[in-house]
Amino acid sequence: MPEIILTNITKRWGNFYAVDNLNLTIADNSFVTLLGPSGCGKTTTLRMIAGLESPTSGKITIDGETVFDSEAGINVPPNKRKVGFLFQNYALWPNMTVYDNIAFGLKNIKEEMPSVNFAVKKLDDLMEVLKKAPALKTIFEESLNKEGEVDAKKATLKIIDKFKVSSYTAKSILGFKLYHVESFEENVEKKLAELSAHKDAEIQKISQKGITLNEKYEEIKDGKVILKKRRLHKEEVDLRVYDVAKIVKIGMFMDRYPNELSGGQQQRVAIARTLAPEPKVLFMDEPLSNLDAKLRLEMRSELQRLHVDTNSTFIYVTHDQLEAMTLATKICLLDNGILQQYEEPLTVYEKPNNIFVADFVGNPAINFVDAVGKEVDGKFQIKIWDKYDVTFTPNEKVNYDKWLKEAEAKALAEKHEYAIEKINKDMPFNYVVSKVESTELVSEDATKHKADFILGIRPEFIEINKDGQFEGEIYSSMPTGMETTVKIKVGKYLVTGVVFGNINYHIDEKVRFNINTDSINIFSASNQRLVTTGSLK
Ligand SMILES: Nc1ncnc2c1ncn2[C@@H]1O[C@H](COP(=O)(O)OP(=O)(O)OP(=O)(O)O)[C@@H](O)[C@H]1O
Repeated sequence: MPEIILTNITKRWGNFYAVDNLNLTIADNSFVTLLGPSGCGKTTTLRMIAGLESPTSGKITIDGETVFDSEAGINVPPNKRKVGFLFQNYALWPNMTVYDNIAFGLKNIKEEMPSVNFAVKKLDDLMEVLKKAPALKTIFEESLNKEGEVDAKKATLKIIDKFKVSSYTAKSILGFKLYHVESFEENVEKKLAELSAHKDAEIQKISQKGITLNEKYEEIKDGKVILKKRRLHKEEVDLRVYDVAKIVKIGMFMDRYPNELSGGQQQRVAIARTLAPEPKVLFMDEPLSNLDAKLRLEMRSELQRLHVDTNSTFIYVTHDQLEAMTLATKICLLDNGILQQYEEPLTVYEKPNNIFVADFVGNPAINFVDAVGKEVDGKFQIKIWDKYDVTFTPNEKVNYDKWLKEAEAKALAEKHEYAIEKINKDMPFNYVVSKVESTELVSEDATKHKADFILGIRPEFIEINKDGQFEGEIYSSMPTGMETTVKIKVGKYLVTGVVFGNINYHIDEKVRFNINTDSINIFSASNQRLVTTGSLK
């Protein structure tokens, strides 16, 4: 199964760099989300891997095969990259039933495959079902309608499901009209004998041509499986259609047209259609954005299950950080065409590379607190909120001067010459320190900050406690049922906390609080990068 490697991928339109020197290895079987604000280059990245967009420079390999190389002049078209797509506008064909929508792509596949004897396979499938007569009888009994007759549609689905046969085989079984209860077993025996004779005749026919069959019904001549360039047989298409329909639970809707389905059901059909040709890599560009919140949540968990069930590699574009956090095995966070962090969701959350990442993931957003001071013997002696002198103790001892020099050297090494002068210059991310007087939280130019450091404190670490170290007043309190989001005013600053449970604080109520964690981030104000994590006392 495929690993995808992007090496120095750049996409530029004129002197605008949509994706800037991206290096990324997407492991086989992973679920990678491309995350970032609007216009950061997520879709462009996805389209380049899929082959829908050509990079300006760089190299892409999928499963060891180079599919794009600007220097070697290689550019494999999308239909040869064995990838599937699921886009935001998943337009189903309105004039086709659900079944035909899913089957459509499969019917178009034409490649060299083993020649399979479907006549014998079908006879064997039929006999396999009939040999399990009691189970079949139960299905008939369960499918009786009010008039006491077998509901053909219901029974067909149950037969497909129970015996893993195609709808053609299931319909043939129904066509045998075996279900007169008093003579059921007798009918089955008679039919079995008939089918067995039929099979013998078929085998006889092919053996005259020197052909035998293996256990997959592939035709063998002179000791070799016969290979033919052919389309998929309707039996193969059918089995696959029902297989994927089962995964997304739409087996009951096969005969309906898209306009007879709800939005969520349509979306599931679109997913089934994408999955049907068994793509090694599945690309999804905001596929859930058309759904309501509840369905979105439901489909998210379906997608997660699909990922495990199908063993494919999923690459998923979203600007919804929660979606990215919950689904991904790894998040690729981009800003302004530049990779900010590529790590597991929890690492991105707990150890954000820089303040942009810290701000982008997490809801409510992380609190940024300006801190003035210096590092003394591995600890940071700082003043926060203009009044508290505190000590930030890193989890691992840090020499800040050394760290700064190394960070500078690294930045210098990463800096590269541009082929064409770049218009989208890398602006420092403007972080917001929440303050009371600004009704609108305006961002301040980071370069003007007097702070030496910026602390990043997640709202869940604010612990309201009468013996707390810090003092403030409740600015706002918003209970949501499961948790309460509070804003606490500390001097002119605002701190957001999330408290578990349904607690309603009074506005202007005086409270004390602690920051009880060793997961506080300390960023350097000069380069906005994460120095380390630690605790505050
Ligand atoms: N054909 C084009 N010509 C010029 N610029 C383009 C072209 N296509 C995309 N861009 C620009 O490249 C940047 C990246 O676009 P892209 O679609 O990858 O962003 P995105 O991260 O997917 O955004 P969104 O979340 O809004 O869909 C954007 O600034 C966009 O305007």
